[in-house]
Amino acid sequence: MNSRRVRVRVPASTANLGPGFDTLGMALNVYAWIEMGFAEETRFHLYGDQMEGVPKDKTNLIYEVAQLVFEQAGVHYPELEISMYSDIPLTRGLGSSASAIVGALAAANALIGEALTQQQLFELATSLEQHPDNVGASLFGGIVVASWDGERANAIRLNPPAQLGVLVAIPEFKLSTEKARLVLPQQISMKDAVFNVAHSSLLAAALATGNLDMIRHAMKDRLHQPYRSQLIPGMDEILAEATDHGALGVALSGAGPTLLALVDQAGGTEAGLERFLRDTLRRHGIEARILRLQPDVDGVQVYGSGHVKSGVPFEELWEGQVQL
Ligand SMILES: Nc1ncnc2c1ncn2[C@@H]1O[C@H](COP(=O)(O)OP(=O)(O)OP(=O)(O)O)[C@@H](O)[C@H]1O
Ligand SMILES: N[C@@H](CCO)C(=O)O
Repeated sequence: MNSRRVRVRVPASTANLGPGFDTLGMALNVYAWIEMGFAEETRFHLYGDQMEGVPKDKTNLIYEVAQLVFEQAGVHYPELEISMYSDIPLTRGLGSSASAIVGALAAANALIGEALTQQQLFELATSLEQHPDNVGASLFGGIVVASWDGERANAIRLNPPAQLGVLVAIPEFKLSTEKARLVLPQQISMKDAVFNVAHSSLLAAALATGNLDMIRHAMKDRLHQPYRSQLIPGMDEILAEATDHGALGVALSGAGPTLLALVDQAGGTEAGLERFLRDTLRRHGIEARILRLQPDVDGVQVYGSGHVKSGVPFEELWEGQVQL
């Protein structure tokens, strides 16, 4: 039997950066790791708190996505051994499903000698996730400006401005994308459409040129945040006031419930902003974990195709972790 085995590291992501609904994404330095190899019988090894409730049979997203890659490449490998450890919280708006999809695509493609191109992987990932911003960010890293017309996915990757930092407030409750999409209207006014086109373009230009002062004016949305705020107590207050507490801009991360603030790392505002985010959510009865993050610039990384590259401490990742 073919004993090939690969390992990938894939970043979390934030989608809908402000007005860029289904369009602007950014990779974040929180990661999931997947190891995949051919096997005689399919087996899963899932480690860590974030994998709780994830299936350990052939209905697992990672397995299903790998099979799609093999199908598209015209090869047949129905049995796989898959290990996964993740620090990306599930169903919180930090792109856990996109990272699972991108990690599985990259691992399966590496196992079969990179049969599919990056563009093919991006389109496959987008068709599965149905929007390109999370998957584009996890695949390419950095900031991604992306579009999807149901057939072709396009993306341009931007290097994040060097001083750009990120604070996320991750509420203790889960909110699935499915549920958060149900509160969105079927139609919007021309006025709101123009508002978002203008602000999204402005934000992309501000990020591309490193104009941090423009972010507070650009990071405004009328397509999804006003409708989703009913699902997240304290969100309206945070969106209205975070810039008074040192944020460059603030938004709902993906479909929520995580709230994301952009910061200038040279500005020394993070401690005050962290307090503001925690206290505001607490006043609304929500406990939240606050993380100080940075954009990831690497995107998905593949380690060891054919043989396992030394120096990547995969075993250490799940050593001491409870296997679910
Ligand atoms: N490693 C994984 N293996 C299998 N399924 C996963 C894995 N990671 C995520 N999922 C699936 O994705 C679901 C979460 O997707 P969902 O789109 O609701 O939230 P999210 O991706 O964390 O946030 P957002 O898309 O708003 O950024 C989980 O409930 C689970 O079904
Ligand atoms: N753009 C998506 C991101 C979540 O997957 C949404 O907001 O519904």
